Amino acid sequence: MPLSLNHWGLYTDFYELTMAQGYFYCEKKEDTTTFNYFFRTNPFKGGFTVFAGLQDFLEILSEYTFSESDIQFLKSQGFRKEFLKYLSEFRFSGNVLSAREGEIMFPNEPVLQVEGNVIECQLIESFLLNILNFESLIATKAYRVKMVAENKPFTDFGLRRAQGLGALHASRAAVIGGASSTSNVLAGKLFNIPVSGTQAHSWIQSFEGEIEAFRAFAKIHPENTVLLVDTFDTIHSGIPNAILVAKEMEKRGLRLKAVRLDSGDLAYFSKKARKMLDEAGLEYVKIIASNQLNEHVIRSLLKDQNAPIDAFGIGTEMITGKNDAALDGVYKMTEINGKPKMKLSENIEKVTLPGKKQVYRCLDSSGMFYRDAILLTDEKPEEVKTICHPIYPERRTSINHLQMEPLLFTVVKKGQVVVEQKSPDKIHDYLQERAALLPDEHKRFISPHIYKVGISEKLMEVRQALTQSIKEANQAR
Ligand SMILES: Nc1ncnc2c1ncn2[C@@H]1O[C@H](COP(=O)(O)OP(=O)(O)OP(=O)(O)O)[C@@H](O)[C@H]1O
Ligand SMILES: O=P(O)(O)OC[C@H]1O[C@H](OP(=O)(O)OP(=O)(O)O)[C@H](O)[C@@H]1O
Ligand SMILES: O=C(O)c1cccnc1
Repeated sequence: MPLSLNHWGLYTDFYELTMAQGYFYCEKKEDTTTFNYFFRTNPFKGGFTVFAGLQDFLEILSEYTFSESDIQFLKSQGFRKEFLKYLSEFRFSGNVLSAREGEIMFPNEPVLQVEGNVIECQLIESFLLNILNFESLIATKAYRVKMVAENKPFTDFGLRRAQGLGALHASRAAVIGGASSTSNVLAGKLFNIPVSGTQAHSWIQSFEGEIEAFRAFAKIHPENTVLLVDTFDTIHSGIPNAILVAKEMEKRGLRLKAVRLDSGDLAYFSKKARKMLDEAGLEYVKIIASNQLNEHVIRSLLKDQNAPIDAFGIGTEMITGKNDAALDGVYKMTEINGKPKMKLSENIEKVTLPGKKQVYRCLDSSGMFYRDAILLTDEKPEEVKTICHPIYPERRTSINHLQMEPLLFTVVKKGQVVVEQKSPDKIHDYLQERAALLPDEHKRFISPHIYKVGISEKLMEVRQALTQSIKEANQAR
């Protein structure tokens, strides 16, 4: 974990603690409850979201305890003695069901379900949202790049532009989404991801001339020489000097690996560079491009402009999830002491789904993702013939005879994590497998087709009955 904290108890919002203290003194601390994590909108106006961050969430959950100094801090904030004693012995002891990390998910379906006593379920809300919303946002962004990069590798260059220490989790999420490596060395060590890098303009500037800078780099890093060719004049100096150094390397039995373009029209310069390198017999030298890249520019470069670029370095736009500052994931109570609970809203789209639930992915006859169905946990999927639109119940769709796979699995049982850790590149492999089953119409960038997520009739009935009883119970008296 990035910060060397052994106790993560204070990594929460103050109101979680004031509510926890309230539950404690209202004799509610033994109440059992269920919460669901879900998001309402796919980021980047896209048609899907990549779920990421589970492993980091589980790691913090395991260390979600309060040190003596945490307790002292809370004492200074006015928390009471018996409650502080409770916190000093606190450890999450509930269950968590979750979609697999790297799964393709859609708005309004439970991605994760937490079951436990009301205090523990409440306290973990803030960091759960913090980790899952952020990593899912960045993994989704990175996967959008992956979809257009045509199997060309791309490296995360984002540390310098990321939102502070968030860079660490963002680099991990970028690799889950498809980045082949990161320039962020600490992220590489912490999360077991490949690190790589080239050189900055300062290296070139620090020498008398560009050729001396190139020669010196090639001498010190002969196995991994990438030369940044745009410091002075790409066509008249950078590429010719790189060719000279490549020829000198050949005489020593070595090979220049690549040149990097970091400014100007990347299609124009990559074509020119390719031609010059090829004419010099250096077909093997690759071209790397960087400079404010994103999925749209990369698609245009490769698809519309046939730019002969072999690899990309991507910083700002990927690591910050530009143009979306956050994924809008929320965490809502759905049951307490076996009774379904929900939140009403003026905005019908924000009315939540009560009860303990399971999400099933329904596959079409060719095994592609077709619909997702949200059922109450005690329903048998093979007995559910139709699902309805969560807001407009009259809109129904048949799921009869479709193959259905559950998406939520137990990842924490009675406080113990029961799933194995996986490296981010293995999680990416799973994402690739799943994304291959998502029809293309949901993957396009412009007006993607909306993937249908429906709820069972029984869940709809529970929700309608509950809506009625909440309205009656809360009428002004
Ligand atoms: N062929 C291209 N097609 C589409 N977008 C491109 C192409 N080439 C470069 N870009 C993008 O255009 C922008 C160019 O940025 P800008 O106008 O600041 O030029 P620059 O080369 O970075 O200038 P500077 O000399 O200050 O570094 C970048 O976001 C880059 O990714
Ligand atoms: O453009 P981004 O997608 O955010 O990628 C990161 C940028 O950071 C570096 O430039 P910077 O000017 O910071 O340093 P330099 O001197 O190495 O070019 C690098 O050359 C990229 O252009
Ligand atoms: O290795 C690189 O070329 C690099 C790393 C970080 C940012 N820009 C470039």
